[in-house]
Amino acid sequence: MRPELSEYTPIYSGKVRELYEVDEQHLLLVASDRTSAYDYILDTPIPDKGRVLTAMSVFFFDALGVPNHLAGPVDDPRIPESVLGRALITRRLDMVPVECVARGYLTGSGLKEYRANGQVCGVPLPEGLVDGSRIDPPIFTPATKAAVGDHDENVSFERVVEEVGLELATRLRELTLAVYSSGADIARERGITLADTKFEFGRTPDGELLLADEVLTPDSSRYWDGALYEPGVALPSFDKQIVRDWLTKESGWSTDAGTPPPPLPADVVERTRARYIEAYERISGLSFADWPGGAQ
Ligand SMILES: CCOC(=O)Cn1cc(-c2ncnc(N)c2C#N)cn1
Repeated sequence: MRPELSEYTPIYSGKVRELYEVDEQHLLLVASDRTSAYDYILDTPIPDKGRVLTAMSVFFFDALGVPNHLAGPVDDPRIPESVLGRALITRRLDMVPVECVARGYLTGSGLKEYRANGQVCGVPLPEGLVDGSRIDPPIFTPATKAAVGDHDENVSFERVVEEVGLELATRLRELTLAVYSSGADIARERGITLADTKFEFGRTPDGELLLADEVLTPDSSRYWDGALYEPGVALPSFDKQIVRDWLTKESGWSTDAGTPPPPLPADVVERTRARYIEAYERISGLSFADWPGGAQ
């Protein structure tokens, strides 16, 4: 008999995920079906998004072979039925207060910084780069966690050293770049370009550094269709472009409306759900139909 979710104490609620205390040493990390666009949490959930992104995290945790915070399988008996398939039991860690970002392509806030001063987080880049240019080798572009609703602030490596010391900052950079490159190689072989990603790390009571949070999901990374990639072309998001295009080109809403986006039509929801499943099945080579939970 599985416990009820109400038996666990909520300790953190993010835009699309929650964290609960299971016991002194363990947490329950729950991924919802909520999705965001243009910094709004949309009213319309995407069915199975939480389960697909959990499946992606588990695939990458297994494939990368890096010490991590997972403390049980996706069907661990401590996981309530109501969140089965979209929740994981993790070790409770002392989280490192740094958003560890790796970028293999120049876009988003990195592109904005580059256009202003030719570098990203203090890392100088060659002249003449454009939106979508490859950054090879990838760079470590850390950020400090923003308050809920704000954007993270890009910071330099030196700032991370001030925050956590040189040894840990160096280890974070090494691990972030190595894990991103491994994950990006796996995805690239299967036609998905992981342009960038954000990792979080935490330490165990005896000081071991573990990969935590979610890894290499479309919520923590930019997913592009590898077949469409060409530098200088605004690259559509593999998973979010359907929603973005409907909102800005068909719904009558606009990003400067100052009002929340309207509910999504069923076909936009279903096509977005299918994109998440397609990304998972292409990268993992597994069938999402075999993943636990979902409509019983
Ligand atoms: C709702 C998702 O959580 C976050 O976004 C950031 N966050 C992570 C923790 C955390 N804290 C202790 N141990 C862990 N294993 C974790 C993890 N993962 C807290 N906030």
